[in-house]
Parts: sequence; structure tokens; C-alpha cells
Amino acid sequence: MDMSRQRKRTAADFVFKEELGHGSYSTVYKAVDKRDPKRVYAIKVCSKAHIIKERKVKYVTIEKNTMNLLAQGNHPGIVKLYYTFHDADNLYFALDFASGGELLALLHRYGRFNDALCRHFTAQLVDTLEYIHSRGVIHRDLKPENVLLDRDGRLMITDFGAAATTDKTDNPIDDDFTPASSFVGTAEYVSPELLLHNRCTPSSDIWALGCMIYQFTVGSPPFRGENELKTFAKIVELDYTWNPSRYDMDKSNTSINPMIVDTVRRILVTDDATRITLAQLKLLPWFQDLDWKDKGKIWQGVFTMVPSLLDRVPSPASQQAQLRQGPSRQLHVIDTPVKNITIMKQKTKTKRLMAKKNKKPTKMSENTNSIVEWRRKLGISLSHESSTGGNERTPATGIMQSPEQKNNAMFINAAAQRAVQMPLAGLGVDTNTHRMRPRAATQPAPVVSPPSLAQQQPQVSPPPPPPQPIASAPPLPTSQVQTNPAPSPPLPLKQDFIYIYEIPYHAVGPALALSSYNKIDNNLITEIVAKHESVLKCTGTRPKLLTISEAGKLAYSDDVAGSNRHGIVDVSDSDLSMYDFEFDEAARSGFLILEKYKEKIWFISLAPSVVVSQLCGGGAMGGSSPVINHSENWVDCFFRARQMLDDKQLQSGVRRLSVQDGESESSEPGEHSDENMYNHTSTSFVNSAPEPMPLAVPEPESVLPPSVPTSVLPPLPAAKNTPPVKHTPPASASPVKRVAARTTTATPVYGKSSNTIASGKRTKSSPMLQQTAQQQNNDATIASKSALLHYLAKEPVAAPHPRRKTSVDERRAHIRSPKPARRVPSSPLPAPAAKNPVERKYTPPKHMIVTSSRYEVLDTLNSSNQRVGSDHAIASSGASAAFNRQRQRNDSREK
Ligand SMILES: Nc1ncnc2c1ncn2[C@@H]1O[C@H](COP(=O)(O)OP(=O)(O)OP(=O)(O)O)[C@@H](O)[C@H]1O
Repeated sequence: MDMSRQRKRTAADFVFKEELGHGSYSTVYKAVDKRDPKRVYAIKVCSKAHIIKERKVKYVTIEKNTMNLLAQGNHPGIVKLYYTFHDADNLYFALDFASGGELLALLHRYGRFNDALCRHFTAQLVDTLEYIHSRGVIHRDLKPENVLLDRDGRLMITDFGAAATTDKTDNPIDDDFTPASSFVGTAEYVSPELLLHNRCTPSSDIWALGCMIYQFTVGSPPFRGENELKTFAKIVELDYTWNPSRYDMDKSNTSINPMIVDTVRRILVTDDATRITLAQLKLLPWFQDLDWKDKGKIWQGVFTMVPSLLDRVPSPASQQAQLRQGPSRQLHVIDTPVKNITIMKQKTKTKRLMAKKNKKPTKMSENTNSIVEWRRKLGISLSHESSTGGNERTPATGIMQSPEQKNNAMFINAAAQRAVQMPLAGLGVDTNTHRMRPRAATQPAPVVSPPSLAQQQPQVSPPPPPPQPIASAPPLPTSQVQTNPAPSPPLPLKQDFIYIYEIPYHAVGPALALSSYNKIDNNLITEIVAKHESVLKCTGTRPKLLTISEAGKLAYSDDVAGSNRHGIVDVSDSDLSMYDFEFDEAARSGFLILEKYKEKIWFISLAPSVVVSQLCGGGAMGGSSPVINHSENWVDCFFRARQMLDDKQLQSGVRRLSVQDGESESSEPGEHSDENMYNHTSTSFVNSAPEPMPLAVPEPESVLPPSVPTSVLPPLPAAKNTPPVKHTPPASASPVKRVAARTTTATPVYGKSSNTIASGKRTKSSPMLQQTAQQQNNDATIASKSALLHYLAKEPVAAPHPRRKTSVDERRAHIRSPKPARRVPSSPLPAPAAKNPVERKYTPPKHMIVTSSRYEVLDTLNSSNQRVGSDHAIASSGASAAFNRQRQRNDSREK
């Protein structure tokens, strides 16, 4: 046995050539197999750091698993996955090279397809969909962009990143999958059942097929509004027209085959239960001449077709000639060494104009917000317990809560309940003298955390080590985070004396009632302060020692020695919002507000320096100060902690993420009827697939790649603004010599598939090897899935709203009041109450940050109420992003 053939494939085995395109998380390169230059692949390169940062792990995993599953049938209509491998930086998927380019490009070139071409492509799509569905897979994002063409012009469906299985109980694609749990797809092709019932079935793919048939005939999809919401409205209202003026490109042919109209009409049925099935579709008059069993005919490539078919293309003769030549991509010189290729090709003016005209539909995977908003506007119930994949919507907002979030909320709720039930105490040691008067039952008293209640408070964080003074606090190098995973207790990042005042939401009456949650703004803060002024004013309170640790825990201790610690909140909690209201650390004045979504608000103010020095120097601490890291603001420190956690997670995710070397499983000829069917057809599609290499047994260390140095990680911008990442080919891929490369033909000549008997011998690895590889493959998948889950757990269900275009700075500018910032006196208390507290407005915050979850709530509520006013809280897209911006600002200030 040739041992070299068993070695796992690596990027070094391929010569990476030009870029074929790039998607949201990958760049695809043409690549030639060094062992056999006749084998040409399209290799999809996904940067590990990027897919983790952009939370695409799930889609990559689903895509790989689905393609593995579908490759087994060797169906010509599927882009086949041959190998997956990885190195420290990237994942690699070696795929069928679709040299004919995208179907959408062909459609744009010709404006629309004639009846014969339309029918031919439809037949190939029907055949492929039948196969996909027979394997229990729903594509969920079918559209012309996701259909490629091989060298002969046969369709190949690709992009299975949104796929789902019809069988929830035995899901080889995605453990986490719930058929109706997620919004995926592209607005123009999304089905009414997904919009109306959050349900996706195989019939949803048929809906998309109907949209495509219409598009083949007319040139543009049937449902396209000015924005996604209008597109959705058109879809559920079945608002489309066959008006010829929309598609009559050259005025030469305005008639549409009524059989196409009839076919589309039977597909575009709102109720998926009565929508036509694929089996019924095949019996329609439009296909009456077609023998569905004649796979050879169905799978004839359009570039090799009989002239009669091409003659009927409704385009000028020159274009017909062009079509006969095949796609222009085939005419390009393709053997250019990679170093000579300009990777980011600038679009020419004409191309830009064309691109504008042929607007590509936007993918809306993850972009659920428009659907949520659309449903809300239409008054469609949001609370489908069964359709939210176990997620529940919070009653006030309709925003989904994952079970984990719900559990957290319940835990915090319980803590809040306990806190409310505690006897009310005053601030600090002198609880008797400062005990607040009991409140009416309808307006329970705010809870102040006195030392006497210390033991009753839920302990969130373990006691930290003795504080280690930090002279100055430059951001810790990330390497320290990743190279020091030892279980030593996290270091405190900052520690200082504060006064803390804690208000559970439901404890303060109408102003903070959950029903008026959307009113959180300066007025509300003013109101709270006015209401609790007496407590906030209390100067007899003994300060607490507040600590934020590297692990992101915010905790205070009642005694200045730092023992007896009470957890407040975790800064990585996506439900935590931080408001910096007039908080001037240098002057030790004002107060910082933290809010746990719908649970509590904490007012934190700094103890005056004189108090601190008394505490530290005046004997309480025996002269040694537990105060550390004077030079960094609390707010900055929060963000730094959060950033460190993000970085840590990213690092661990990158370390854990891998795809196993190996290739798609291949089945024995005859095992699967489809395969037999296709292998014995007269067409050459079986030969169009390169021969897979035998399954390699992955080396143990390949399961987990070595840790990735921080330098490979991209900067951490807000997801929304992240430009598509460019994945450069691996350095190991040496450029091919021009002379040598010329020996490769422009259109690849493929070997036979391993499933076909070419020379009487079958190249196949032993079942044992396959099993081992498969097992390790599964392990790797599980590892990457747990990484995925880890990240997705924190992902807000609703994605950034499409209308959110302004930067956080712009938004801050927008909310900034014309009034000059009011400085709070240097005491832990706000200024004495004015006679009319309502008039005493606080200036908008300097560093007000609202986490993305809060943003979604506010954004949804504000937009639905049409009340986007200057005094509404404006959010950033996340604390990390805010931190980065803040850091950039600091950097530029320093410069
Ligand atoms: N097998 C292939 N053969 C030839 N070209 C390909 C192949 N796969 C992808 N491409 C090209 O590379 C581009 C990027 O493909 P990729 O699958 O990464 O992203 P996408 O599906 O377009 O985007 P996204 O994954 O964000 O939906 C495609 O638009 C296509 O032009």
C-alpha cells in the first residue's frame, strides 16, 4: 500500500491559485493537488479566529457535517466535499471546483433564461432537492447565488451552512438544531411558513425553488421590497406579478410559457401543507416531455447542449455564441502563481454599475431582528413556545431568552427576591441609626447591603487572594491570559472603597416597573435618585471594598480587610449594562450605575479620599492600603476585564476548534440506489469528481491544534462593522512555476471517483480506518461544538438591527443634551434635591454603554413606538466594541 497516500492532507499538499470568491467567513481559492496536478479543487479557507469572533462556528460545523453526509450519494447536483484539514490558523475544505461559476452570474449575463434553459435548470434542481430531502436535509438558503456550475454547465448546489435536518432526534448535522428554532435564509427567498410560524420544512426549499423559477424567467425574484420588511409583507401577501414590462429586456419576447406560470403558481402557495410536492411537480404539464428516469439527459451540461436549446435563449446571437463557449471564467488564465494574483480585485466602474443593477439579495442568517420587528408590526404572536427552540421570549419585549439566560434570570430573581425580603437596613455599620423607614408593600424598599446582612447575601465569587497592589494598570498582555491557564485565583484588577446602593427593579414602583422599562433615560435616573435621595445622601455609611477581578467578577467586602466578599455581578454578563453618570474618578465624585437587565440597578460612588485615608492610614488597615490600581478608571477596568474574558474565550475557542483530517465518507456502489442510478448514466458527471484520497488516520495531535499566538488574532471590532476577512493562502503553499502550471489545462480533467470502478480496483480505506477517522472526526466536531455553544450562549438572539447604522459616537452625540454637564459634588451623594426634582435633569452620560441585549430591547421598543428621541438611552453594539473605541480614543489622545 502506498503509505504516502495515507498521510493526512495538509495545505502544503496543494498549490493555491487565484481567489474564486469570498463569503462571510471564508475565502475560496482554486487549488491544484501537488500529487496530481490534474486534480483541481476549490479550497474554502476559514480563519479560525474570524469564525469564532464572528460566531460562525455553528455554520461551519453544519456545513461540514451536511456536505459530508450528502457527499455519500455522489449526486451530481451537490458540490462535493473531499477533504477537511486545518492548521493553527485556518480550517480548509477541499471541494469540487465549480469552474462554471455562479448560476446567478449566468443569469445576470443573459438577463433571463429561455423556456428550455429554465426547464432544464429546474429539472436539475428538482432532482437535487429530491436527493437532499431524501437524506433528511433541508437546505434552507436556496437561491441562485448558492448554485454553481461545473465545467459543462451542470448545476451544483452549495453553501450548506444554513442546512437543517428533518429528523430532530437523529441529527447528524447539528446537535443543537431545532427545525423551527432559527431564522435563516435570504429575505427574497424566505418562505411564508418561516415568517408566519417560524417553521422550516422541506417544502420551504420548494418555495425557494419557485422563486428561482420565476427569477429564471423574469430576471429578478418575485418578492423584492425596498427593504426586508416590505419584502416579507409581499411574501405573505403573495404580492408578485408576471407583468412583462418587468422582464422584457429586449422587447423581443414578451410571452411567458403559461406552463411556467402554472408551475410557479402551484409552488408559491402560502400554506406549505397545500404547496405542491416535488413528486407532484414532476407530473406537471411543463415537464410532460421529460423522462425523470433519464438522468443522463437531465444532467446534461448546458454548455454542451444541443444548439436547439441554445437557439432559444432570448438574447442576441452574440450572447448565444458566448453561451456556447461556456462561461467567461473558463477563458481566464488560471495558472497564475498565487503571488502574482491581485487578491482584492477592484471592481471596474462597469462592474460596480452592474452589481448595483443586479443587486444581490442579502443573507439574513442570524439577522432575526427584522423578522421580529415585522412580526410585531403585523401583530403576529411572538410567543411560540414550540417554535422558539426552547427559547422563551421575555414578556415585556418579545426578545428570546435562552434556557440558560432564563435560568440565570431565575437565579438572579431569586437572589433579588431574597434581598427584597430581607429586613431593610441602613447603609454601613450604623444600621440602627440609618435604618430606612419601612415602605408600603406596593413599593418595597430598596435594598442596601449592610455588613449585618453579609452572610445572607448570595456568594457569587470565591474569596479572592489577598489584594496585590498594582502600581499602574496597563492592559495585561493577552499572552499572559492564554499562557497562564493555571487554576490560580484571578488577580484583582482594581480595588477601592465605594458606597453601594442596590435597587431591585420591582422594588421601586412605577418608575422602574418592568412595564415601563423602555423609559430608562435621564428622567428615570433623576426620578430614582430623587426617590432614594435620603439613602444616597447618607454619609454615615461605612464604605465597602469593591474589587473587580481578572475573571470579571465584581464583588465587595464589608470589611476593609477584603474578607467576607459578596458577589455583585459578572462583567461578562450580556445582561449587564454600565452607565457612567457623572462619575469623576479623579475628583472621586458622582456615581456609576450598573444595571442587570430587569433585575437590579446598583449605584456606586467612591468614598472620598479623606475617608479612604482614614480607613487605610487611621489604623483600620494598620497603615497598608488595600486600594489598588489608582490609575485606571472603573469603567475602563470593566471593559478591560470584559475584553480579557473575550480574549480568553477566543483563545480557548481557537485552540479547541478543528476539523479532522479525512475526507467525506464514500459509500459502496450499489449501497445507495441514487448512487447506482447516477453511476450508470451515460453522462460524464461521475467522472467530474476527483478521486478522493484514502481516509487518513489523523495524528493524535491534530485533534487539537497548537495554541494560536495572539498575533494571529484579528483585532476585535464590532461584528457589524467587520469587513470580510481576507484569508491568505497558507505560506506552505508554494507558488507553482508558470511553465509547469501551463501543463494544467484551463478546465480541469478529472479522474474517476473512488466509487466508480475505473481500473477494476477500488481505492478505499479499510472500514477500521474509516471508523477511527470518523470517531475522531466526531470528537473534533464535539469539541468545536462545545466551543460554539460557549460562544453562542452569549450571542443575543436578535441580531443588530439593519437600521442601526450610526456609530456609537454619533449616537452619543445625538443624545447629548445641550446643557453643560453637571458635576456631582465630591461626595458619594448626588446634589441635594432641588425643589422640583423633575426639573433637575442629569446630563447624559459620558461613557454610557448599553450591552447589545439591552440595545435590542430599546431599539425594538423605540422603533415600534416611533419614539426615537434624544433622551432615550442609546446603545453600543457591545462592551468590547465600546472598549476598543475607547481605547482607540485614549490612544489617539495620548498621541
Ligand atoms: N466549489 C466552488 N467552486 C468554485 N467557486 C466557488 C466554490 N465555492 C465557492 N466558490 C466561490 O467562492 C465564493 C464564496 O463562497 P462561500 O461558500 O465561501 O461563500 P458564500 O456562500 O458566497 O457566502 P456565505 O457563506 O457568506 O453565504 C462563492 O460566491 C463562489 O463564487
